Amino acid sequence: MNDGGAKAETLLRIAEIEGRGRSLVAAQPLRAGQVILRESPLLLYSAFPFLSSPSSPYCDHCFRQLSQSARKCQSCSLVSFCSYRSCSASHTPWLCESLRWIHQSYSAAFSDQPPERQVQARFLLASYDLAANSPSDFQLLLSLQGNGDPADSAAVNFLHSLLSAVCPPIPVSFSPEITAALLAKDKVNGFGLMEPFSVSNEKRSVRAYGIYPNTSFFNHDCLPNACRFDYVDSDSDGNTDIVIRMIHDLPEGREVCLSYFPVNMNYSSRQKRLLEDYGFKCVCDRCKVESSWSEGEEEEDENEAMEEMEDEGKQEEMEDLEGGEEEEEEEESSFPHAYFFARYMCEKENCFGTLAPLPPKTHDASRVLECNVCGSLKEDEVGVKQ
Ligand SMILES: C[S@@+](CC[C@H](N)C(=O)[O-])C[C@H]1O[C@@H](n2cnc3c(N)ncnc32)[C@H](O)[C@@H]1O
Repeated sequence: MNDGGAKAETLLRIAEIEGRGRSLVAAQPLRAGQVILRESPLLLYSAFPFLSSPSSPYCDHCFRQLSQSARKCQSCSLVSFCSYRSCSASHTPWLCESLRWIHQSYSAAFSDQPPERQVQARFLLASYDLAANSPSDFQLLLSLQGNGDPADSAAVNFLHSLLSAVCPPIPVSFSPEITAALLAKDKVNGFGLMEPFSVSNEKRSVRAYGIYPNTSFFNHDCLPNACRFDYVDSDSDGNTDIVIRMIHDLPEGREVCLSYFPVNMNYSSRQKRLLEDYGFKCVCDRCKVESSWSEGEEEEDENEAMEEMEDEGKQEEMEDLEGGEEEEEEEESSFPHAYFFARYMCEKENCFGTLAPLPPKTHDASRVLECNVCGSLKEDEVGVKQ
């Protein structure tokens, strides 16, 4: 992936912003389509419950689809790996032994727990395995945002007593508080690597979750200026890396934000999700406008505004998005962010992805936009109209 030769450290700096915590800010003007960060996971674990059937169709290391020649671990029987790559090397004896113990002696304990509990157990095992193999990376994981939530105490108690009973011993000082803190880090910082997109599959599931510590410093905005891409099914190395690309130009000093979920979600769903999963109330420009809308109005205004914007291609809206007209007084508008939807939302049925230009090869931004969900490419017609 072309990143224009610039390193993330020169493009972004960490700033403490009141009410938002650590934030990533443009350390120089950033350009539409520019790759501002590429990162490998600190840890990665399957999103599939390990005791249910059918088992995960993905390799438990690289998370590409398994072929018929895939191999299940003969010892724990709970993970499978590509046979033609060296993926099984990541399956450490400690992890294997712990999974084998759970499989043989504790399967019944999960029967009255939600399937999600098994996925949380996978995360905790992967975290403790990290602690044993790379203590500094484990400390990095513990330094991420997220504190234990009393609402999760049932999960914490169950998982802590299960893992305490698992043999061999946990390779790190181990307490219910650490278990609670780890689960909270995962909730706030975990990125999902999704199953491949298909038009018929509106509810695409997650195939794996990963912790990417640098990417975790991006705060949320309901109208993001950057978005993440991943290429899990690619054949090249680093297929589980996350790539962050700018959606549009951004001046130096402005905060770079991602959306933590698909941009098409309505105001009340976004607020609920942000409060429950991330512990904050969003007061971004889009939320300020939409907070006064009634529920029916949300859908109607959105569609109408999108059509209007597609017809007119308003230049000022873009300048506002990119911070070009900072001093100008905001116009009264029912949907000031319609430009974003017209230009950067994928139109493919059931996709709901966000579009960003391909990395620029020359001084000018690419006219080709790529969708971060379905991967389709489209000519930037709205931009061309200006
Ligand atoms: C993935 S972390 C982002 C980095 C985080 N600010 C830090 O200090 O490490 C997500 C957390 O950042 C904070 N956050 C993210 N976006 C925010 C926003 N728009 N407004 C307020 N807080 C936000 C919330 O505490 C959220 O749980």
